[in-house]
Amino acid sequence: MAHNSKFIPEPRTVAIVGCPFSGGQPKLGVDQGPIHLVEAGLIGQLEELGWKVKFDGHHQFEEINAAADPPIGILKNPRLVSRVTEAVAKAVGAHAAQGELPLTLGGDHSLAMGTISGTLMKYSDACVVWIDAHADINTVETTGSGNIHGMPVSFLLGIGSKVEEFSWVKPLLKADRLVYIGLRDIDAGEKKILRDNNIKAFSMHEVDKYGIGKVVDMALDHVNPNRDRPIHLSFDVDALDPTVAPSTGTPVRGGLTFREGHYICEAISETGLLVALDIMEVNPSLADPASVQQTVAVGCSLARSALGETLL
Ligand SMILES: NC(=[NH2+])NCCC[C@H](N)C(=O)O
Ligand SMILES: [Mn+2]
Ligand SMILES: [Mn+2]
Repeated sequence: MAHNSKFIPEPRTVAIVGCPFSGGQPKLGVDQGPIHLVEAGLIGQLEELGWKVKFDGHHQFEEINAAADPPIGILKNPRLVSRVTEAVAKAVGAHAAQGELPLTLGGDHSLAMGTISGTLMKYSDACVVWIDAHADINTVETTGSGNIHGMPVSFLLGIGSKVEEFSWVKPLLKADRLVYIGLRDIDAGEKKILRDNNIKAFSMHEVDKYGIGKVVDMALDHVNPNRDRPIHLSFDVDALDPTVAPSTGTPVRGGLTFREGHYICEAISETGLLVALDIMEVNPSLADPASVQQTVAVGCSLARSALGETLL
């Protein structure tokens, strides 16, 4: 393996947390993302890189019963999303506690409420690098869609009015420990939240202006100036241009190239500080079979780059 890992002890173990879950948004099929990623050979690919891979099947969220789950305000499936993400927080937290690196496969991005909560249980000083076309920082007050995959960051930061159902989410993430790369579709209410909370974000405008190398340096300088804090990387594949990752629920043109996306993962791997990784929003039921295969392959290769695959 190419890089030293400062927080993950030998033998370096990655724990796959497969999350077939779509309740944070309305499009069916995103729950099949993790199954496709594993079937594409992800586990063997990570073993090839020298990781010990733990995977004992995808989580079975069907056991989580939220049959009566009427909207709270306009939030859709609130009880289901709350219970599933709480279970994910426990699973990710338990892997992290054992010194393993949890790789969570989505599923929609509401899951990050769980994954980041889990990371912060073990590493209270962790920072979050969020790669996305969207900021996913709507609050109860600002969400227009009621889709909770557009809201997890506000819950983690503790901004917006509280929803009793989500009281398990502790606002442990500080605004200066969060940085975005790839943004290009931000709701008006979200823009105000980013400004009011001084949240650092590198949109596609900054990627164009400075180039991805400089953007990643600046992003890490902001959240991790001494390069000593654990990093949680949450990667929504819709950060990539739709020509690169077409099979996703909310594609937005003008996104990261294949190389820009992989460069981010490679640069974070080089720091040796990665402690958790999310690959989110792969939806194999959207687009034609070739596009699905392409998107799933990109999801796997992003994970490999973040876990140490190098070009040379
Ligand atoms: N994880 C995602 N793909 N999020 C898309 C969010 C879109 C929009 N901002 C919303 O709140 O509904
Ligand atoms: Mn997105
Ligand atoms: Mn997202």
